[in-house]
Amino acid sequence: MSLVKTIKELKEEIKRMSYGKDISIGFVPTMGYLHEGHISLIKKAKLENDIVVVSVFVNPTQFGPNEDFESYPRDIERDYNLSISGGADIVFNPNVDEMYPDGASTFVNVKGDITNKLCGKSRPTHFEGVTTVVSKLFNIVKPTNAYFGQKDAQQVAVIQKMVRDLFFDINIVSCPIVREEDGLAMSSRNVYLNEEERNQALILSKSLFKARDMFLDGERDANVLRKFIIDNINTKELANIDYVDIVDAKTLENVETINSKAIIALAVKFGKTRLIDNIYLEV
Ligand SMILES: Nc1ncnc2c1ncn2[C@@H]1O[C@H](COP(=O)(O)OP(=O)(O)OP(=O)(O)O)[C@@H](O)[C@H]1O
Ligand SMILES: CC(C)(CO)[C@@H](O)C(=O)[O-]
Ligand code: BAL
Repeated sequence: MSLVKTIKELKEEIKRMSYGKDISIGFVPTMGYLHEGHISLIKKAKLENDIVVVSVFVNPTQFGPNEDFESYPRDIERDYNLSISGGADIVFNPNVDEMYPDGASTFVNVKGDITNKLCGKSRPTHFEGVTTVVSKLFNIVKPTNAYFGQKDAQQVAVIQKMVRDLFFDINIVSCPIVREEDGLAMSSRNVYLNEEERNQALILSKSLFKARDMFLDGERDANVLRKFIIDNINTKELANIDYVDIVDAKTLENVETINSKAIIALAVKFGKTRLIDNIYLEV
C-alpha cells in the first residue's frame, strides 16, 4: 500500500508489485474528496484486477476560468485512507507540475456533438481537459481496466470514443450511480450546498425517478418526459436549470421517441453549486 507523488515512483511501485509477472491493473481516476461513489469503483476494480491504482488529481485544464478549481475540496490524507480501505494498492497524487511539466501545450480533443452538447455547452473547454489528463494518466498507469461512474454519463461516452479512436488497449468499465439514502447522487461538490439548497436539490432524483416510472408505464415521447422534469424542477425557487435532455445512450444524439436505450441527463445549479444527475431508460 503506498501513496506516491511522482510518475517515477508510481512506475517503480507498479513494477515492484507485479514481481515481473504480467498482471492486470485496475485504474480509478478521481479528483479526490472521496465518497461512496468513488469507493464503489475501487471495490469493483479490486474484484476484477490483480492490483488497483487510484489517482487523486484536481485537473486544472478541465475547469473553466470562472469555475471552482481553487476551491475544489481537497483532503489527501482522508482520500488515501478511504482508498486503501476500499481495496486500492497505490494512490497516485501528483501535483500540477508533475502532470503538466511544460504547461498545458498538447491536448487530446474528441470533436463533435458528443463533446459540444450537454455539459460541453456550458463548459466548452471541459472535455478536452478531461480527455487530455485521462490520456496522460492512461499512458502513465497503463491499466488493463479503467473505472468510471455513470453519474458523469457524458464523460464515459467521450472516454469510450477516445479509447476507440486512439486505439488505447484499455477496457472502460462504466459503474452505476451511488446515491444518498434520500436519492441525491453522491458528489464531492455536495459539500458546497447549504441546508436549503441540499433539500431543494432532492427534486433532481425525484423527478428522474418519476419520469422513469412514466416511461415504464409506456410513455415514449421524450418531450413529455422532458417537460415533466423541467416543470418539477422549476417548482424549486433555488434551482437554475442548465439543461434537461433525453439522448441516445451511445451516441448522445437527442431523441424524440424513445425506441432504444436512452439517458435522461440534467445539470442544475443550486446557488453556486452545479449538480449533474441522470437515469438510464431501457426499452
Ligand atoms: N455518485 C457516484 N456514483 C458512482 N460514481 C461516481 C459518483 N460520483 C462520482 N463518481 C465517479 O467517480 C469518478 C471520479 O469523479 P470525481 O472525483 O469528479 O467525483 P465527483 O463526486 O463526481 O465530483 P464532482 O463533484 O466534481 O462532480 C468519476 O468516474 C465519477 O463519475
Ligand atoms: C476523470 C477525471 C478524474 C479526470 O480529471 C475527472 O473528470 C473526474 O473525476 O470525473
Ligand atoms: N466528475 C466531473 C469532474 C468535473 O466536474 O470537473
